Amino acid sequence: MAQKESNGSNSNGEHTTRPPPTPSPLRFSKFFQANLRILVTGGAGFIGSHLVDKLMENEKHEVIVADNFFTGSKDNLKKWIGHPRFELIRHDVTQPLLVEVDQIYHLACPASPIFYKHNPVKTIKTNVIGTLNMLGLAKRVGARILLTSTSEVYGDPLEHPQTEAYWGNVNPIGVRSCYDEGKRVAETLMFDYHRQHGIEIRIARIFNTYGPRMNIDDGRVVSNFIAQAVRGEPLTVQKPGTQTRSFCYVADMVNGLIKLMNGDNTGPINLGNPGEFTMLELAENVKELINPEVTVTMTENTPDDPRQRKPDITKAKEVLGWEPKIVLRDGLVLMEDDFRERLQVPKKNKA
Ligand SMILES: NC(=O)c1ccc[n+]([C@@H]2O[C@H](COP(=O)([O-])OP(=O)(O)OC[C@H]3O[C@@H](n4cnc5c(N)ncnc54)[C@H](O)[C@@H]3O)[C@@H](O)[C@H]2O)c1
Ligand SMILES: O=C(O)[C@H]1O[C@H](OP(=O)(O)OP(=O)(O)OC[C@H]2O[C@@H](n3ccc(=O)[nH]c3=O)[C@H](O)[C@@H]2O)[C@H](O)[C@@H](O)[C@@H]1O
Repeated sequence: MAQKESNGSNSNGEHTTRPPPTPSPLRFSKFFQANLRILVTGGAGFIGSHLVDKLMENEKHEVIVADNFFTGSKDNLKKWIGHPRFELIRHDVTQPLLVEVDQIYHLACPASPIFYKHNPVKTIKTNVIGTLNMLGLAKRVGARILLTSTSEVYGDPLEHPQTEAYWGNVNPIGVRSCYDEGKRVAETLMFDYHRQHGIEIRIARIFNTYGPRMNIDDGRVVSNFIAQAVRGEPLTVQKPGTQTRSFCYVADMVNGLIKLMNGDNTGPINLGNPGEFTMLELAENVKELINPEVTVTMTENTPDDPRQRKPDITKAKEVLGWEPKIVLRDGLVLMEDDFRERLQVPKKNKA
C-alpha cells in the first residue's frame, strides 16, 4: 500500500527539505498483493510479540520479525511460526538488513535495566547503529518507520508530569546512559532522516509497560513482584520505595503504537498510563491481590534511578484519540495467570 507523500513540513511545523524516496517498483508489482508488509524488529520480545499478534489479526498484513533473541524468545511467537503470512529472521539490527517492506516498527533493544546495563556498549550500538540501519532500510524502500523510544529520555525529570516538550534531565556518563542517551540519539537520527531525506517517521515515548510474557527474571519491577508473590518470596522494594512509576498494560500500549503508526503525526508522543504509584504502593497492591502472606523487604537501589515518572498524555488523546483502558489492579491479575502457568504454581483454593 502506498504511503502518503510528505507535505513539506512535519507535525512540529518544521520544514522538510526533500520528498520521500520513490518506493521500489517491486512494491507495486510483486509485493502490492500483500497490501501491507510490516517489519517488526525486536518482535520476539515482550511488547513486540503482542504487537505481532495484533498485526497478524489483519488478513491483509504480512509480518516479518527480525530479532537476535538476546532478551526475546521464539516461544513468544510460537503460534505464528509456519504461518504463510509470517516470517522470523534471526538477525542483529547492528547489521544491515535487506527486505522489502512498507512499515517498520523498530523495537529491537533490551529494555530491562539489568539487561541493557549487562553489555552497555552493545546497547548503545543497538540504539545508534541499529536505528541507522533501519532508517537506511526505510529510505531504500520508502517505508514508514516507528521508533519505540522511552520515557527514560526525560531522565530523572525535573518537570512532573512529563510532556513531550520537556527536554529532560539525563546523566550523559552514568550506567543508564547507554539506554537513555542511546534512545535520545535514535530520536535525533529519526528526525535528521525525516528532515534530510523525507522519511516518514513516528516516535513513541513509551512509559513503563507490563503484562503477560515479560521474562520471569526480567528484573523490572512488575515482573519481579509478581514472580516473587507467586513463589511466596519477599517483594524486593528498592530504596527509598517512594519513587514513582506509571504502569501501562501491554494491550493498551499495542493499540497506541498501531494508532501512531497509521496516523499523521510524527511524534514524539508519550504513550503510557497516567496512574502513578510509589514502589511501596505497587508492592502492597501485588501482595493484596496475589499473595497476602508475602513480606515486603527494602533493598539497595541502583544509580540514577528516576525519582518520579508520569506521562502527560494530552497529545496522545488529542492527536491519536488514544488513552489506556486497563487499570493497574486489573492488569496485575491478568499477568498473574500467565506467571502462574509458566512458574507452574497454581492458585490456592480459598478455604
Ligand atoms: N517495556 C517497557 O516498559 C518499555 C518502556 C519504554 C520503552 N520500551 C521500548 O520498547 C521496546 C521493546 O521493549 P520490551 O519491553 O518488549 O523489551 P524486550 O527486551 O522484551 O524486547 C526487546 C527485543 O529486542 C531484541 N533485541 C535486542 N537487541 C537486539 C539487536 N541488537 N538486534 C535484534 N534484536 C534485538 C530482543 O531479543 C527482544 O526480543 C524497546 O525498544 C524498549 O526500549 C519499553
Ligand atoms: O518506561 C520506561 O521508559 C523505562 O522503564 C523501565 O525502567 P525503570 O522504570 O527503571 O524500570 P524498573 O526496572 O521496572 O524499575 C522501576 C522502579 O522499581 C524499582 N524496583 C525494581 C525492581 C525491584 O525488584 N524492586 C524495585 O523496587 C526500581 O528501583 C525503580 O525505581 C524499563 O525497564 C525501560 O526499558 C523503559 O524504557
